[in-house]
Amino acid sequence: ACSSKYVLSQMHPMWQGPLAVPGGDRQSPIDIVVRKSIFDSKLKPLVTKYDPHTCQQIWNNGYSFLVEYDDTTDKSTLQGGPLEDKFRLCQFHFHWGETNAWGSEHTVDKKLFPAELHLVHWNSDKYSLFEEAVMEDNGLAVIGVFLKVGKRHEGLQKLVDALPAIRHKDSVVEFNRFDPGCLLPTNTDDYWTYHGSLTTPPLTESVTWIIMKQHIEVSHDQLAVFRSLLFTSAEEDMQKSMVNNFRVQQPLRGRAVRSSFS
Ligand SMILES: COc1ccc(N2C[C@H](O)c3cc(S(N)(=O)=O)sc3S2(=O)=O)cc1
Ligand SMILES: [Zn+2]
Repeated sequence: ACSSKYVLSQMHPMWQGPLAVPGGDRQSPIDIVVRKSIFDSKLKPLVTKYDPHTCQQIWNNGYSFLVEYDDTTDKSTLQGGPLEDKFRLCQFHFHWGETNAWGSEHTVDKKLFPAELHLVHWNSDKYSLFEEAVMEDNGLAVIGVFLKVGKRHEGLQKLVDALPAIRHKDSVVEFNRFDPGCLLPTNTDDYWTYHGSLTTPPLTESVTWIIMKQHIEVSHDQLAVFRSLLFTSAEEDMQKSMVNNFRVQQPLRGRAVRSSFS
């Protein structure tokens, strides 16, 4: 699966800083300036095929909570959109704030959202393992979906109900039959796409970002449960609430942001 403890253990609040990767000219996240995005008529609709039975576990990695999928076969895949190849779903996770005023990593014309969902996929046409793909510039594809506070999201509730069992860092529980497709907006044809990086260490510049124009809605109470998670493990005496787990925005460095809609 795609979350080796080695990499995650490198993570700590210090990485929040403007940790620029030496020679990094395609870092993420960024602000999407709508009027500067370029409509590309060659961009196709996204094709997602997610099998809920490939869902394996949910765990707190001390940075976010990850829902991990069995990525040993092409059962849950993403293709189309800006992608030339087929990509395998390995995990999804979220970023959120301590209040509803902020929390997303990407912004649209500087507009902040209270949270952002990332569905992480790796290029299984070109590579045989996630660990290989994550080092290559066409290795990963991450779908970003903005969350807004509003009506309760029925599909999300099953996930919210599992969070108290993984309050502390490194806690894991079995989690089956969850269809991540229920977290996508109804319209997945309208998106922005650009070449960037992981927003957490190792910050590798291997991500084709696909940011949905349409957001999803979750309730205030559902988001409050995200904030009940802890960055710290059960052994540590200082318990720190898991909030504001987003990276500071990075320079565009002349990159084009394309849109699939005009
Ligand atoms: C080198 O080994 C590894 C490299 C990366 C990872 N990952 C965990 C990261 O937290 C992380 C952060 C992602 S984000 N916010 O969508 O840019 S995607 C992602 S990950 O699942 O690829 C695991 C092992
Ligand atoms: Zn993320």
